[in-house]
Amino acid sequence: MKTLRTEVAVIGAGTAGMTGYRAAKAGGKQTLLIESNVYGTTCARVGCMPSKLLISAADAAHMLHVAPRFGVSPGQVRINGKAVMERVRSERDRFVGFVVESVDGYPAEDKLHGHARFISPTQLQIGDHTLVEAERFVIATGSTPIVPDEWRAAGPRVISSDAVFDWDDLPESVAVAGTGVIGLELGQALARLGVRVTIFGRGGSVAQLSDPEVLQVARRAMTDELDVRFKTKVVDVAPQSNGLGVIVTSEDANGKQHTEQFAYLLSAIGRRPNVHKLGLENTGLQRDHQGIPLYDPHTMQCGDSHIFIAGDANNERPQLPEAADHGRIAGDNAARYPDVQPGLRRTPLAITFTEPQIATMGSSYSELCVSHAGRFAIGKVSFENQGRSRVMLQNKGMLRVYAEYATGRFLGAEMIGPRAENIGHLLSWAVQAGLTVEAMLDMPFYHPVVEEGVRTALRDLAHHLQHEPAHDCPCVDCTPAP
Ligand SMILES: Cc1cc2nc3c(=O)[nH]c(=O)nc-3n(C[C@H](O)[C@H](O)[C@H](O)COP(=O)(O)OP(=O)(O)OC[C@H]3O[C@@H](n4cnc5c(N)ncnc54)[C@H](O)[C@@H]3O)c2cc1C
Ligand SMILES: NC(=O)c1ccc[n+]([C@@H]2O[C@H](COP(=O)([O-])OP(=O)(O)OC[C@H]3O[C@@H](n4cnc5c(N)ncnc54)[C@H](O)[C@@H]3O)[C@@H](O)[C@H]2O)c1
Repeated sequence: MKTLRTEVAVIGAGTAGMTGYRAAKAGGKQTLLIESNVYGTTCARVGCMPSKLLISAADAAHMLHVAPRFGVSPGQVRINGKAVMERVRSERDRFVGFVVESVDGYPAEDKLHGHARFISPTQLQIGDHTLVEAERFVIATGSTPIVPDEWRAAGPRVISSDAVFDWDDLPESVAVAGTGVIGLELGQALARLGVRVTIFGRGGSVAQLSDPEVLQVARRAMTDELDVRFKTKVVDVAPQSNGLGVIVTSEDANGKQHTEQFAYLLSAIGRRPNVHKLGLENTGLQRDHQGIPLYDPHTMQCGDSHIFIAGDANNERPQLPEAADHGRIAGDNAARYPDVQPGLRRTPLAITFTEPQIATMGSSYSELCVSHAGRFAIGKVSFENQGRSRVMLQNKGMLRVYAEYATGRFLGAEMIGPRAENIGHLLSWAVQAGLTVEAMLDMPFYHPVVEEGVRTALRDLAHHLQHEPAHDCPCVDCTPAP
C-alpha cells in the first residue's frame, strides 16, 4: 500500500468538498481532495440542476394547460417524453461538464480516487491502495437517498431521485413516497408532463413548512391539482410479474388498504448523511444519535479537533448554498487550525420549486414556538384576492410573517404562493439586516406587484404588534406529525 502525506485531506469532491479544497489551498496548505465516485457533484448530476430542468419542461406544459383561461388556445398539446428527457440530460451534462472542467484544473497530485475511511485520528485508508496521513481533515461526504430495504427488495422499479434523470423517456406512471421537497417537486413536474402520479404522505407535512395555517393552504393547493394522499402509508411493495412495474399497497388513516400498479415507485422519504462507512469510530470524535460528529456550526470544527465537517454530511441545512458556505468555512479553518475562527453564516432560506412555490426564511414558526413562545406576533396575507397574483391566474397561497413583540424586529416567514423564490430572498435579507417591521413598511412597493401582498402581511403584522396580545403557540413542537 502506498503512503501519502498532506497537510489537509478533504473527503468528498461535491460542492462542500470543492469549496473546502479551494479554501484550504488559499490558506496556503498542501491539500488532497479524495473522491470515491465520479466528479460532477450531486447538485449538478442528480440534484438542483436536472430537477429544475424537469420542472421547467413541466412549467411549459402547464402554461399551455392554463392558456385557454386567458382566451389563448394553443391547439392540441403533445408532450414528447423522449425530447423532454433528452433536454434534461443534455443540459445536465453541460452543467456537470463545467464542474468536471474545474476539477480538471486542479493539479493531479492534489486528487485521489477511492473510498476514504479513518483508521486513526490522523490516517485514512483509501480503498485498498493508499494510506493518507494528514494533519487536518474536512469531511464533505454528502448524503444518500433513503430507500427502505423492504422496498428495494421489489427490484429495479423501486428508485430514488438519482435514477429519474437518466430516463430516456417519461414513464406511464409513478408512485411517489414522501411529501417532502423532492417528492413534491418531482411528483408535480411528472404529473404536469402527463405521467400518472400518486403521491403518498404518511403524515400531513408539505415540504419544509411548519406553520399550521400555511400548511393547511399548501395541502389544499397540492390536493387541488395532484393525487396526493396524506395520512396514507406505503405498506407493501412487490414487483409486477412482467418486471415492468411495481404493485404498491397503501393504507389510509382508517386502516383501509388499496393496491395499485405503477411503472415505478420513487422513494423520496429523505436523505441520510454519509457518515456511516467512514470509520468515525476510529477518530475519537463524539457523535450524535445519527452518527454525525458533534460540531460547531460557526466554525464547522468537530469538538476541538483537527477534523471539520461540511455540507449534507452534517445534515444542518442540506442545500447547495449552505454546502458552499460550510465548505468555505471548514477549508479555511482547516488551514488556520488551531487558530479557528467563526465564518459567515447567513439567514436560513429554503425554497421548494413546486407551483405555487414554497419558501421559508429566517426563523420558522416551529422554531419561534420554542425560542419566542408568547413573544412573537403574526401577520398574514392570502394570495387569493391579491391583485397581481389574480391577474396572472396565480392567486393561490398564503404568507405568514413573524416579528418580535418587544422590539418589532422582523424574525421570519413561511409561505406558499406566487414568486416565493423572490419574496424569500427579499424577506430573508430583511431578517439578516435586522430590520423592524416599521422600517420594512417604509421601503418602496411598486404597483401592481406580488410584493404588495407582502406589504399587506406586514401591515397586518404591525397592527398585531401594536394592538393584539402576543401570539400564543398552540403547541410546543409544531412540526406536523411525520
Ligand atoms: C433531487 C434533488 C434536488 C435538489 N435541489 C436543490 C435545489 O434546488 N437547491 C438547493 O439548494 N439544493 C438542492 N438539493 C440539495 C443539494 O443538491 C445538496 O445539498 C448539495 O449538493 C450537497 O453538497 P455536498 O457537497 O454536501 O454533497 P455532494 O455533492 O453529494 O458531495 C459529496 C461527495 O462525497 C463523495 N464521498 C462520499 N463518501 C466518500 C468517502 N468515504 N470517500 C470519498 N468520497 C466520498 C461522494 O461520492 C460525493 O461526490 C437537491 C438535492 C436533490 C437530491
Ligand atoms: N429546492 C430545494 O432546495 C431542494 C430540492 C430537493 C431536495 N432538497 C434537499 O434534499 C433533502 C432531502 O429531500 P427529501 O424530499 O428526500 O426529504 P424531506 O426531508 O424534505 O422529506 C421527506 C418526506 O418523507 C416523509 N417520510 C419519512 N420517512 C418516511 C417513511 N418511512 N415512509 C413514508 N414517508 C416518510 C417525511 O415525513 C417527509 O414528508 C431536503 O431536506 C432538501 O434540503 C432541496
